[in-house]
Amino acid sequence: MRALLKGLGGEKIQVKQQLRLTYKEPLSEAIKDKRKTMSMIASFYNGKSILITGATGFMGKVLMEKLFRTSPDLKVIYILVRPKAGQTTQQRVFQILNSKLFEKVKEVCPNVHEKIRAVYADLNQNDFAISKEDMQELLSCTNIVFHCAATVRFDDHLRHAVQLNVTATQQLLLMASQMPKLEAFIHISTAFSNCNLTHIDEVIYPCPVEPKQIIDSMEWLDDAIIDEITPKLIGDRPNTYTYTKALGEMVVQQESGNMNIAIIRPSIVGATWQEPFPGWVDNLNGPSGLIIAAGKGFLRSIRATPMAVADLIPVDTVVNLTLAVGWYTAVHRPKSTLIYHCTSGNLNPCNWGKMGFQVLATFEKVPLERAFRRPNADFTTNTITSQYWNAVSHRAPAIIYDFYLRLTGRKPRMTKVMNRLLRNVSMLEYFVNRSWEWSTHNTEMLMSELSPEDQRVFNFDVRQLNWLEYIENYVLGVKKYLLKEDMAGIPEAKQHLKRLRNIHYLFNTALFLIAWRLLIARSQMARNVWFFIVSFCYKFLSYFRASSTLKV
Ligand SMILES: CCCCCCCCCCCCCCCCCCCCCC(=O)SCCNC(=O)CCNC(=O)[C@H](O)C(C)(C)COP(=O)(O)OP(=O)(O)OC[C@H]1O[C@@H](n2cnc3c(N)ncnc32)[C@H](O)[C@@H]1OP(=O)(O)O
Ligand SMILES: NC(=O)C1=CN([C@@H]2O[C@H](COP(=O)(O)OP(=O)(O)OC[C@H]3O[C@@H](n4cnc5c(N)ncnc54)[C@H](OP(=O)(O)O)[C@@H]3O)[C@@H](O)[C@H]2O)C=CC1
Repeated sequence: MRALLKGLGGEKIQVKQQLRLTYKEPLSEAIKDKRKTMSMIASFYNGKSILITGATGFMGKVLMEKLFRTSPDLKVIYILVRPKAGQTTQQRVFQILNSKLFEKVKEVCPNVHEKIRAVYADLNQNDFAISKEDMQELLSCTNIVFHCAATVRFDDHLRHAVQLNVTATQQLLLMASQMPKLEAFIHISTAFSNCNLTHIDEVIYPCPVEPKQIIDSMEWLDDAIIDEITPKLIGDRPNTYTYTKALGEMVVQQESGNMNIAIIRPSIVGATWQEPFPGWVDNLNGPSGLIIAAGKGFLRSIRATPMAVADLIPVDTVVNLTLAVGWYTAVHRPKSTLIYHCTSGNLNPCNWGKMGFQVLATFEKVPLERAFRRPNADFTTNTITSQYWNAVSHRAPAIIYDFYLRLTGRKPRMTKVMNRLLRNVSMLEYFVNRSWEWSTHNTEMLMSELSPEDQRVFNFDVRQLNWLEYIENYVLGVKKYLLKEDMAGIPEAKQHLKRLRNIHYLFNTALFLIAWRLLIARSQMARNVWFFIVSFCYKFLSYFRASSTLKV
């Protein structure tokens, strides 16, 4: 405990500059010619046994899909899966393989079911609760490990976030160190693991308290004490997620031993850009939840800086980089752990204002069904203005709607939904009011190492991304794949928005008249103004009637 508190005192730790030394074999002319026509990366994964954690997650699914599609001759993909929501591990895999995302895979790799091996595992438990036989097979066969599993919740309790993002990473590295055939271990971190800095290099920045001390202390500290020390531990990071991801990186560095390891740091991962088709997304994380909230008219204003960089990165871009890094790490064996930033801001920046505008423009053409109010996107940087809009634009309509529900004998629910939404939005505000700069030397170096064919098949060059097109596809993807809304319902959704507009005008007019009536009853000046307006209108109408009679 003393060591922990000493660490909190913030001894300045020197940031170790990572060496960017790489070992490269000279290439013969024949190999150079071959490189031009075939994908080295795709053929590298053929025949390999690959272990993926977090394969049931957003990124994990896209990673598996791409692997099967581009390297159908791979030997096997082991995935560590736990049963969830009443589904067994096998049922979960079956559901993934039968989803729209995997439609193309089934054409290219018809025996995909045989090549995927779901291993029962819970990363929260000792040895991941993997059976002896399964463990034996994983240790003896695995060639490549992709570690994607994590808790990505911002409000997770520190104990749980440490367990999954730090301890599980440590255990997986220990497992990997016992794999005789291991060629590369790829750890997925986040570009925001050091979001307390504004310029972030492709290096590991140590946290004041050693991960081992944190892991140990989580074993004996009770929840109340953990709650108390959490703000001190996370320091100027906004949540336990970013803090534990930073600790996870330190663990990777410390436990790397002789293994070939690389770390990928994606920024805000969004829907697919191109592959297997544009706009695929299946969870509410990052902007997806807010896009829905805006499209349904629940969220009409947000405390965000319109000019701040929206560092979004499509999930297929992250996956392409991850696979390229896997290949490069295994084949070229860099002498130190390389970190790759997978970000868009420095190469092809888009800002939140532009994003909000395009989201709204898309909802004009393709609205969501049964919206609560018409979509709108006001960005404000001022806390007071933001609170005003929260009261007027969010809470008041929810209260009125609940009143209407009560009147019609139904259970009120909108205020609860709105409070939850506003709480969630407040947790994301940190990320929409700042801009970061990430250096991308290693990522650019890797791009230059790829053959033209690999650059095409495993494209991670975000400079080619057209933001307006991407955001439009993202919004359409949210509607189709996340909300599962039918495009045939668009005319009805537009009709519904027209009705909402009329209700809005009617409501505002009624509100104005009531306010005016109250004012007239209380103020002489208001009465005088009212008398002046009425007499002016009367005179104008009389004049108009008289002049039209004269003309006739
Ligand atoms: C005017 C407006 C205009 C807008 C126009 C639009 C313009 C765009 C502007 C865009 C600005 C974008 C800002 C993005 C910033 C992202 C920065 C990320 C940076 C870091 C990147 C990373 O490296 S980090 C990885 C990403 N990490 C997250 O982004 C986690 C966040 N989030 C949570 O940390 C938890 O979400 C939090 C919040 C605790 C709540 O937690 P919570 O419990 O209150 O609410 P939940 O969302 O969990 O759940 C509520 C109900 O949704 C159900 N549900 C949950 N997930 C589901 C799923 N996948 N599919 C189906 N349903 C799901 C669930 O089952 C609940 O249903 P039920 O109530 O029935 O149980
Ligand atoms: N999404 C984003 O915006 C970003 C993500 N990242 C990183 O990318 C990686 C993948 O993220 P993403 O796919 O979005 O996250 P998801 O939440 O979609 O997926 C998380 C995965 O981890 C698995 N997992 C969680 N807990 C356990 C457990 N106890 N035992 C076994 N498996 C578990 C989940 O399994 P289950 O399905 O059973 O819950 C799921 O497969 C993470 O490391 C994340 O930090 C980095 C930057 C941004």
